[in-house]
Amino acid sequence: MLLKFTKMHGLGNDFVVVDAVSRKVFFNKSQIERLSDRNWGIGFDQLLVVEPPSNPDMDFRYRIYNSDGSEVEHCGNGARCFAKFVLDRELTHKRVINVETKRGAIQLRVIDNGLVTVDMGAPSFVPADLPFSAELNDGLYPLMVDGDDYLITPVSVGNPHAVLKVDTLQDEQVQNLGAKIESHECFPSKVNVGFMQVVNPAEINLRVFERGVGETQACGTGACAAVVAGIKQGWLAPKVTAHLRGGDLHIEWAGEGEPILMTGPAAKVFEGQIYL
Ligand SMILES: N[C@@H](CCC[C@H](N)C(=O)O)C(=O)O
Repeated sequence: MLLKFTKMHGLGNDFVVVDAVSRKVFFNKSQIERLSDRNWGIGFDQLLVVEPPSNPDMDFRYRIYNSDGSEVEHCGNGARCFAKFVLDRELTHKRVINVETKRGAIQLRVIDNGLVTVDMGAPSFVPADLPFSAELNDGLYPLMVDGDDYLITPVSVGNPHAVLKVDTLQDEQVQNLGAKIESHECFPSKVNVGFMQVVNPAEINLRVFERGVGETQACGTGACAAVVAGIKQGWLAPKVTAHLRGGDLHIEWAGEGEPILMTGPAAKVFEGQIYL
């Protein structure tokens, strides 16, 4: 089958986006792994599949697959690219789009300057929601890796994140410690790992080792998780700019029970077709 796709990115976190509204398309794990390969396939961090909604109150459903073929609940940068995709292809003319995801319903608002604001829903700090094997407490959790204890904040923003506050951001730590925490036995569904350097209460530098992918140029849900973790710990203000390797995201959170709002860009790179 000849598959038509659009290559997109949100701050360098890159996607292949497929229209499964106009024509049904299904992928298996090995097809996704092959397509995501940067030498043997197209290359992407996540595959986004745009489908008709199953609920009449929603405009679309979209499914998200990591490059290792695993299906995930949520993707912040992907949500913004999804909004640009459905508008560019005239699958909708709405500027406020309601979308079903594995995480539940999310709302996307396309603003005049081309940026997209995503209502990401409310975060949870309850370990069982990630899941993370630990007793609930109100603060930081110790996690032992290779005999050393690291303090993490576990956060679910629909998908699971472990946030570590660090003094400096180092390649070796992001890649090696990131990979060990991603597959740590205390996270039975694995976890995305954020390394956050607080610059001041309104700014962070962030690198994310993503579950099922490795380090990416940017992670939208990772930025949301880091900011809400920082607000909960009292390090950050309610509006924060997250500086990622690929650029900046603006995150707002008014506190417990409130939704996180994430604003940032979405870009199309090219269109193509490939045999599945
Ligand atoms: N890049 C994404 C997150 C994609 C999913 C993640 N790797 C997971 O496994 O949960 C983003 O921008 O949020």
